[in-house]
Amino acid sequence: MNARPAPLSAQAIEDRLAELPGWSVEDDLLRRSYSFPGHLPAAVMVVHIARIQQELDHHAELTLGYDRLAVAVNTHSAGGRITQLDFDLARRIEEVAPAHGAR
Ligand SMILES: C[C@H](O)[C@H](O)[C@H]1CNC2=NC(N)=NC(=O)C2=N1
Repeated sequence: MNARPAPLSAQAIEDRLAELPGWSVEDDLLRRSYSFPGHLPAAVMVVHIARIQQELDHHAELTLGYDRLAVAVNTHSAGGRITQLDFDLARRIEEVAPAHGAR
């Protein structure tokens, strides 16, 4: 079990966002929306993210549309604030996104 993560300061969030183009923070959620060349690539990306989430033991809300996928995450155990765990997950998602044709 992970130690309880600390919420990041506004400055720490700004610094990390600067290194994650396409990601933003709204309502205490770290978010990005991807578009895909069709539905199956988007759905396969959901499964790939699910595998990463199980590895990290950290889970985002994933909203699948026809050719879009919205990712939104914060840390429940930090009272729904953004922590380093959210940025770790975002980075891992960014690493695999190009292989799925995500933009
Ligand atoms: C027991 C398990 O480690 C916890 O419930 C994990 C699972 N995934 C999680 N995901 C997110 N986003 N926040 C959490 O606090 C969290 N906690």
